[in-house]
Amino acid sequence: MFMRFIYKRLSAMAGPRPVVLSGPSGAGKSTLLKKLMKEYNNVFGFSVSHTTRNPRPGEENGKDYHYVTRDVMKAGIDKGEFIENAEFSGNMYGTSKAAVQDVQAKNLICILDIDMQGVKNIKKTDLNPIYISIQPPSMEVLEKRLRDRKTESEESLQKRLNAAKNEIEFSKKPGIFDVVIVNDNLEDAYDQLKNAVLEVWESGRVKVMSSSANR
Ligand SMILES: Nc1nc2c(ncn2[C@@H]2O[C@H](COP(=O)(O)OP(=O)(O)O)[C@@H](O)[C@H]2O)c(=O)[nH]1
Ligand SMILES: Nc1ncnc2c1ncn2[C@@H]1O[C@H](COP(=O)(O)OP(=O)(O)O)[C@@H](O)[C@H]1O
Repeated sequence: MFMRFIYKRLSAMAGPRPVVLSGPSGAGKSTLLKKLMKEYNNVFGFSVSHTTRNPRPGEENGKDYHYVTRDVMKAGIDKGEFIENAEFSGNMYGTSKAAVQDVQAKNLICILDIDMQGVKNIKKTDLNPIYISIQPPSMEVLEKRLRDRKTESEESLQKRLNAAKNEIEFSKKPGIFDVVIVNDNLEDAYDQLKNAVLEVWESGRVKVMSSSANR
């Protein structure tokens, strides 16, 4: 327990903490993330997850996800290559150790987009990120956005809406998320996200400066 605490302190001092974004499918995580990565591409890096779902039009293998078969994904999990993995809406998703290491090796702040099972599992690791929840203004708005996105079959849409109810409840539990952002107006939500993550960046920079000043 004590060693774990020390390790967490040391990893926190080594640089800014990673950022976890979570929330219902359709809440706007990818939209917000893409805006952030465009504006701050030299600061943040996206942890590219593995998934067994099919790519959507416009998605790129290795950029949005690593698209793999169930057999390949299971083999990777068995070999201990994943920090966490989960089943969501009939598909497997997971964060590989390499996905996070690739970002950290470039000295970028690693951003993970994961579901609530991922949040629960990451909390058991030493990654020590800040946790940000992106929430829709209402279930009605969420359903409309998911339908208008036109990426899901009716079956997949219903699965996502069902999962969304749990994701919304989960975000209300005390002590899970550091920041909860309701994505009603996109620009307002983006400002809130920027404030939260830039604070992480600033805290990392201040730590580096003060540690060299103490030398
Ligand atoms: N646990 C976990 N969840 C993930 C991972 N990658 C994506 N997800 C989550 O899987 C869910 C479905 O993602 P996706 O199929 O891209 O659909 P979308 O969220 O509707 O765009 C979302 O809640 C994501 O946050 C991962 O590596 N691990
Ligand atoms: N604030 C917003 N107002 C209106 N539409 C939005 C807003 N944020 C996101 N959207 C749209 O809602 C849909 C779902 O957003 P997306 O980023 O794909 O969600 P997620 O990654 O959480 O599944 C997309 O079509 C996106 O363009």
